[in-house]
Amino acid sequence: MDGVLYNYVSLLFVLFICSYIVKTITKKLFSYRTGVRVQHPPSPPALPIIGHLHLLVGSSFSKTIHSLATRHGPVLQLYMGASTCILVSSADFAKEILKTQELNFVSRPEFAYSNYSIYFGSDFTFAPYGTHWRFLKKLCMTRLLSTSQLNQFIPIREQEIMKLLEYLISVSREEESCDLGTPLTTLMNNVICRTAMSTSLSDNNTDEAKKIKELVEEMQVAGEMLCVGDILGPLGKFDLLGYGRKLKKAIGKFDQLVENIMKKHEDQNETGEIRSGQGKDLMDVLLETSNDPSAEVKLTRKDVKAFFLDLFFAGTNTSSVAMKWAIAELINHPQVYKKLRQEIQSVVGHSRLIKESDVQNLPYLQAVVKETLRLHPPTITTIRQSSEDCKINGFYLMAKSRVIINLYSIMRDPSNWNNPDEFIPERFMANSDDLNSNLDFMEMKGQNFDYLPFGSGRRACPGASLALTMIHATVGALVQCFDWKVKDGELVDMREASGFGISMEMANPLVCYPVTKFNPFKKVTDAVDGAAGMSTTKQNHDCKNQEIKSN
Ligand code: HEM
Repeated sequence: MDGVLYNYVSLLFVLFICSYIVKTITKKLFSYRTGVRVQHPPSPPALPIIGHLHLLVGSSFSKTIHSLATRHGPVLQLYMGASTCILVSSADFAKEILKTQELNFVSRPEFAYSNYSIYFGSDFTFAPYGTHWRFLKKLCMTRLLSTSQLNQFIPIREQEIMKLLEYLISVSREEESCDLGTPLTTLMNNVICRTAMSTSLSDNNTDEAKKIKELVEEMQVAGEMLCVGDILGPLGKFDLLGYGRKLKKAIGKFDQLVENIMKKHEDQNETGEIRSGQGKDLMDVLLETSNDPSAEVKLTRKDVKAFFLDLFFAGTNTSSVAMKWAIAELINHPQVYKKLRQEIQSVVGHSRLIKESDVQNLPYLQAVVKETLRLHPPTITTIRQSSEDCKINGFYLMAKSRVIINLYSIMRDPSNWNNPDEFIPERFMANSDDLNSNLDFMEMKGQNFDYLPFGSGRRACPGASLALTMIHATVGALVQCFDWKVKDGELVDMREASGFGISMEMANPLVCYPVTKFNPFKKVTDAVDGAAGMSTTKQNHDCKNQEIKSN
């Protein structure tokens, strides 16, 4: 048995070396055949076979690519086993790719992931730039995630934020701590589940949303591992670690679950039964579109389900992670916290909870959110693929080159940002002397290439408005309603998690103690209860000096 295994591993190793050699020779031949000396992007010294893989192993992916960019420059060609990519880390190069040559870079590459997805060919995020993607994008911008559709869901978002506050007030009453990441992920999961298909984690009749959350988490882990497995080139197809099988199984279960929800919607629409909740959800809009004989593209059931999977993948963790980083920074910067609380109180008063419509009058809250997304972009990189041979700023790129745009480094570039590693929301206030003050909302969506938390151009994030609405309202409410303490008076550990996850997670859970300062469930007269009536002994014992000073 051992002998068989040995032969099998040896065969894989030989195949791996062969694919590496073939790749290197092809590249050399190409330069020779074209007869012109082409200038490829520079490349740090590489090791045989593994290329630059050893340089990518570090404390966190963001820090590793940031250090590569700082040491070796804004454009780099990296070899990772059988896979090659171009790492772009400056606003100039990003502009060239995302704007000047946008049409050449408007598609994304295919990963080994797609071999195991029943939704291959139906999904949105990795769809090539073509009729299917264009149709879904238009649908997103005009109906699914449009301002009018989002306005229709204000009550859902308000209810979900109230549920979060209710939970935190009960934690505060018990003088307990909580890992804030968990209720924030539940909040975003509920908002997206209810908006998309009228189901939520706290719906007593169903645990659909809970199952969706678990399945999406499973798929995320398996999907990330399969993307990393691309370094094995053709060997990735052997699914040696079994992540392909895991992914397939989880997608199968997700498909069944969403199919059932879809059938329920169809039955209700047929009988005219009114669902509890507000108006049409995204599933209704998609079913309507798929039944529309005059629609430009005939959406299949598979297309609809694949679209929902993309929403959960792209929308849930990204936003909740951003809220978590914002609160962590605020805990570590009590002066910023105090100033933000004062702004909210002066605009909103002391008798009601902050609303989404207040945000336009809260420039400091907007600055805190912008600064959080700059310093801790939930999506560290975005990936594109060239469709034709091209030159970017003098460097030659072959068709099908994978380009990783290093959003993290671009937003920490010292030539564009003063003290780039520090949390300074004031840089986004009017009259700041920072190089990027006065960034307006449109610029947040990719018109300023120094600041790209949501990417840029046709392929930019279609969920940016929903994400920003939720982050502002939630962070605002958490600051208005609570003081936050951390165990033993320490600062929050701001290290980033290791791994290649879709969202840039914190290395450790954000465990903190909420102390109620404003209770929106109480009558106006006694709503501002501070920590009054609450024994401070336990919190003082555990949290020592880290109290956020409020007025
Ligand atoms: C703070 C939260 C979020 C951040 C930082 C973020 C960031 C991004 C980035 C950087 C991209 C790639 C853009 C590019 O290639 O130029 C992207 C794509 C995408 N995002 Fe978001 N996102 C967030 C929330 C959301 C939400 C709430 C949704 C949906 C409800 C969403 C749906 C998508 C989709 C579907 C894509 C793929 C678009 C395409 O390929 O055409 N995102 N996002």
